Amino acid sequence: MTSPVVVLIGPPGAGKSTVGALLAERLDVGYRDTDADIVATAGRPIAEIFIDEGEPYFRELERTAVREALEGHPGVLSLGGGAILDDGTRTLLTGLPVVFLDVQLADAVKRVGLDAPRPLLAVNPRKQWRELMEHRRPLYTEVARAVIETGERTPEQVAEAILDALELRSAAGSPRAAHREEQA
Ligand SMILES: Nc1ncnc2c1ncn2[C@@H]1O[C@H](COP(=O)(O)OP(=O)(O)OP(=O)(O)O)[C@@H](O)[C@H]1O
Ligand SMILES: O=C(O)C1=C[C@@H](O)[C@@H](O)[C@H](O)C1
Ligand SMILES: [Mg+2]
Repeated sequence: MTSPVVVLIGPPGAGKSTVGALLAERLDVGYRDTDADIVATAGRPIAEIFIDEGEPYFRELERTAVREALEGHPGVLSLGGGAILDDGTRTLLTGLPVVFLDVQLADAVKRVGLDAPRPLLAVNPRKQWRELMEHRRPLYTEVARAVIETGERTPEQVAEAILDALELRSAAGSPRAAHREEQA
């Protein structure tokens, strides 16, 4: 049983998927996303689960998905934007290499437009995003081993900053070599 080499958290638009895929490539490991796991297991879109069963039920499914991914995925793992709201999920993250990708509202709007079908941002997305982040920022920070501000960085630069913050480089500067040494 090997837990992920990096766990990415952060709000929608922080770059979890983009940076996660880049990092996985740099480290020569797999990439996984618990939102995708939930959709695959439930066989329905997340928005539908939110509407039909409500957020508390979704957070339970998410806790299970996070537990399973932490137990069975040695690569890079991204969590859903609100996963850290659940006490049990936060407990599961204790001691792991969790990285909070931080982003300010203006950049999040530029990146995702905030017009995608996001259940928690359905009405007045800018105001909701701001309020949501006021509530969540302390929780993201609480579980994070490293916080990376993404606003002024390209996805490649964010990936590099993560490798540095988690010391995933060998003396030769190769993240793959450092990761292999750690696994040995
Ligand atoms: N550092 C960055 N600079 C500029 N654009 C970025 C950066 N990171 C991601 N993006 C762009 O922002 C958009 C959203 O990124 P991405 O889907 O990776 O975010 P996410 O955190 O996975 O969001 P979600 O919670 O919706 O899954 C994409 O179009 C991506 O190319
Ligand atoms: O920020 C959130 O609460 C969410 C983010 C997405 O990743 C999904 O997990 C879902 O839409 C909820
Ligand atoms: Mg994503």
